This record gives sequence, C-alpha cells and structure tokens, in this order.
Amino acid sequence: MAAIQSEDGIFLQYLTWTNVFGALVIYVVLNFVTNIVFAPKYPTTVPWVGHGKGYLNGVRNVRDGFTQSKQWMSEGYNQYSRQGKTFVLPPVLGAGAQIIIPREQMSWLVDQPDHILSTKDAHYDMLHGDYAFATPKCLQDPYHEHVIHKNLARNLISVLPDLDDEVGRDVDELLGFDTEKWVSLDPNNDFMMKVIPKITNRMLVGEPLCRNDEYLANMMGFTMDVIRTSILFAITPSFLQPIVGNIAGLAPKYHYWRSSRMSVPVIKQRLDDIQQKDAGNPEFKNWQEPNDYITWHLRTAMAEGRTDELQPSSVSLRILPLNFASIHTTSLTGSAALLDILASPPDVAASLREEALRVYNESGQKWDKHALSRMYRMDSAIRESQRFSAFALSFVHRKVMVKEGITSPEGLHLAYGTIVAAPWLSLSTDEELHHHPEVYDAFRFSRERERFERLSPEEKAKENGLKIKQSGLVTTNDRHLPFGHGRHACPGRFFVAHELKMMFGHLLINYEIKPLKERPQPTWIGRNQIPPTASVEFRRRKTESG
Ligand code: HEM
Repeated sequence: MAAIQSEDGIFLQYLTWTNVFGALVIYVVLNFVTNIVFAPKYPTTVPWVGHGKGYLNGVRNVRDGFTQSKQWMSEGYNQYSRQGKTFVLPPVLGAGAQIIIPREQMSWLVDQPDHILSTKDAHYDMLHGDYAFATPKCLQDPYHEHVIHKNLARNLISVLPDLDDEVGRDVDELLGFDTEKWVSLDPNNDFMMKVIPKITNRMLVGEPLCRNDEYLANMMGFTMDVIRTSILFAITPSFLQPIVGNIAGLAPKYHYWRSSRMSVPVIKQRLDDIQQKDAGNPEFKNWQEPNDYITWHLRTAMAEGRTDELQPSSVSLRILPLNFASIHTTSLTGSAALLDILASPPDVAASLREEALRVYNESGQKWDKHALSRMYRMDSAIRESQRFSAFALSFVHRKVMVKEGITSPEGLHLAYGTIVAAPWLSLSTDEELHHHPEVYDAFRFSRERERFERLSPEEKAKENGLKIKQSGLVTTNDRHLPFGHGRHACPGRFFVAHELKMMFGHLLINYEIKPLKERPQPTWIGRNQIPPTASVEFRRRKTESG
C-alpha cells in the first residue's frame, strides 16, 4: 500500500502544466512526422496549392486546411485545372493529400480498371475500413455494393408503391394534420434526418422494421461511429492508429450487434420462406417475396453460390454500410434543395407545386414511374441544388493500386497509394461550364426539356432528344459529379431521384411552406460542407388545391 502511495506521489509530482504541454507538443510532432513518413510520395513536378510542399509547409497546411481548403481548391482550379494541369490539394486533419486532375483527364480516371485505380480501396482508406465498419471484410469485399448495383435500379418500379406509402406516412406523422398551426423545423436535423432513414430502410429491410425506433437509433449510431472514427484518426499518429482504431471500433461493433438482434430474425424468416417456396411447398405457392434489399441479397448470393453471404449475420452486417452511404447524403441533398427552393422567388415553389399536382392527378393520385418521370421541373430543381449547394470539394476518388505506380495522361508518375480525385466544387461554379453559376436557377435543366416535350413527334425527330434528356438528375458526366461518375457512380441515385421527387411532391401538394427571405449559409470544415441550422415553417393545407 505504502509503495503504491509513493508511486502516486511521484506521478503527481510530474503532472505539471509544463510537462503536459511538452507531452502535447511531442505528440503533435510525432503525429505529424509519422504521418508524413508513411504517406504516399507525390511527384516533385506537380504543383501544390496551400502553403506548398516541404516539412514546415506541411505543418502550416495541416494548421490551415480546416478553414482554407475550399479557397485552395478554387486557386488550384483556376491556376492549373483550367490549363489542363494536375495539382496537389494538401492534407487536412483526417484526410491525406489528393491529386486533383483536370476535367480533360476524367475519362481516363473513370476508365481505368479497378486493379489500377480503385474506388473500393479509396473508400476503404478514407473511411478507415480496418476499424469503422465492424469488421474489415465489410469494405474489403463490399458485396452489398454489388447487390445494389445489380438489383436496385432493376426493381425500382416495383418498390415505388412501398415508397409512396412510406413517404406520405412519415411526412404526415412529422408535420401533422393541423390546418391552423405552423410547425417550425430545421430542414436537415428535424426533417430530413427523421424521414429519410425510415424511407431508406423501407427499401432495405421492409416494414415494420424500417420504423422501429431502436433499430433506427442503432443505424444512426453506426453512421455516427464512422464519422467519429474519421475525426479521431485526424488527431492520431499512424503508429497509434491500431490501438485507437480497435478501441473506437468497439462502438460500430456494438451497434452492429444491437441492430442484428432485430434484423437477423427477419432475415432468417425470409431465407426460410424463400427456401420453402423454391422447394415447391404448396403453402408458399402464392407467397410473394417482399421486394427489398434482404430478398435481393439472398437471391443474388444463392445465384452466385456465395454461401458466406447467405448467413443472416452477413446480410445484417451489409445493411449498416448501406445506411451510411444513403442517410446523410440524401438528407443533405434534400435539405439543401428545400432551402434553395424556398429562398428563390415565390413563383419557383408555385411552379413546382403546379407540376406536382398536375402529374399526381393525371396518374390517378399516386406516385408511379409515369408521374415521377414527368416531374421535369422538380428533377431540375434538385439537380441544380446539387450544383449550386455542392457539399464536398472533390468527388470520384480513386486509389493507385499498382505497386510501381502509374503514369497519368500528363506523363506524371503517381505512386502506389496516391488518392486521385476530381474538383467537384470548382467544376460546379465554373462560368465556362454553367451560365451565371452564382445564381440558383431552379429550372436551368428543365426549360429545354419542357420545350422538347411540347414538340410534335415530327419536330422531335429533327432534334437530338437523347442529348436533351441527358440533363436529368441521375445523369452523371464530367461536369456533374455529385453522384460520382463512371461505372462506380452511385447505384442509389435512381432511388434517390424517386424518393426526393415523391417527398417534395407530397410536401408541396399537402403543405404550405413559408418562403425564406434569404438562403441560410453553410460552413465549410476542411473539404466538407456543414449544413446551416435554419427554421422552415410548414402548415397542412385545408385542401390539396387550396
Ligand atoms: C443524394 C444521395 C446520394 C449521394 C449524393 C450519393 C453519392 C455517392 C457518391 C459520390 C459515390 C461515389 C461514386 C464514385 O466514386 O464515382 C457513391 C457511391 C455509392 N453509393 Fe451513393 N449517394 C447517395 C445515395 C445513395 C443511396 C440511397 C444508396 C443505396 C441505398 C447509395 C449507395 C451507394 C453505393 C453502394 C456506392 C458505391 C458504388 C461503387 O463503388 O461501385 N447511395 N454515392
């Protein structure tokens, strides 16, 4: 006992402010040095923006990257990308440097096979796949991405009635039916983040699980774990990352375990039902397989002989990264579009409402494919908001996978491990690509489409209809990257387009929404946008046409 007391005494004796400060300085220096030593080597001929390259500048880059990355990207774009040249965007706490390629090299970037430039490995590194996704296998072998690529777009029409039901139900539950009282909500935190998880999980796991509060809380907990691990790794030297990662990794494991207690029984039952039906059990003759991710996953794994992916625990694991890929992205997109529309002249919302009501009534008061595909103005208003309110500096991230490195079209040697990306924010505001990019022009992409649709069949035949149709929300190209581009472009974008159009249609038809005097401004931290807090007021209309 005496010995312990004396050891405590020695410890306290050394616990002075000077020593704590000294330890902190050593920690920061070690962090910095180890991160530089283990970082991929960038070609010496490529210019850097920010404070430039070199050890001292590296410290300054990390110090200022939080607040200056947006400006650095813009400077690099104007100085180098416009000349068809590559530049390096310095690292920011939490994320390494990125090689930013000009638009001319985009087709080269997306055409490279995965063993040369890999999306999967870029995501694995950027999201700390060793620790943040319950098990490394989750992102090392992203079978859920394969299942979504193969099934989601193909099954979308059949999913629409469920979505229609879920959107109406969740929006009405949140905003209520009171035609006198206004309800005031923050568009991202109080509205989208409440409704989007339920709608997305209706497609992933079906009802009633998609509305189970405990299940949803664990899904949200998991997505926050991933974000928290990224922030934690920003301040952790690489040599300590295995220790910190394993500790931080307990939280996603916990949320996986908790959510699987609710999802595994549903998956087990589904597997059993499918097997009964396939075995010709007469009781299952009229049984309809629910059209959701669980069925798609099981059916795909059966067809491909992936017995490991037929384990209910595997399927329940896959649902977590899909929630991560969809919830925040869709909520940010939806809340930004709402703010952009409400801060526009009031005739924009009126015109969107006129369109929504017209197509809804023409389709027999339901949101089906026919109605949604004719919401040209809504489609454009969301696409334009993705451009105007871009929420990340760069997209289309790829990691160099060749051990000896590769040569870019500019003749630059890109080392193994380098992350290459495209400058989305700068492309979205480039006046050479967009007329008056500083203006949110809700119908920028629909005017031409509506004009085309009014033409007679003979007149249409004389025009390039395909080109006009390619300005739709789901079409990616080298000047529109919010869903990425190429064969790894987001496979969820078709779902998102339908989901958001339905939600806005339902809102505009059934609720009055007060316009905003001005667009609340977001803040940028490092390479990402943080949505503004805002207050939007909704009130149930007395009648749909009122
Ligand atoms: C507005 C909402 C969304 C946005 C802005 C978005 C954006 C993106 C982006 C930028 C990528 C990377 C593409 C690339 O590197 O070229 C991506 C990939 C992906 N997204 Fe989305 N996403 C959204 C919603 C969804 C939804 C709802 C799902 C599915 C349920 C989904 C599933 C995926 C998957 C599986 C990938 C990986 C594709 C691959 O690597 O092959 N996303 N998404």
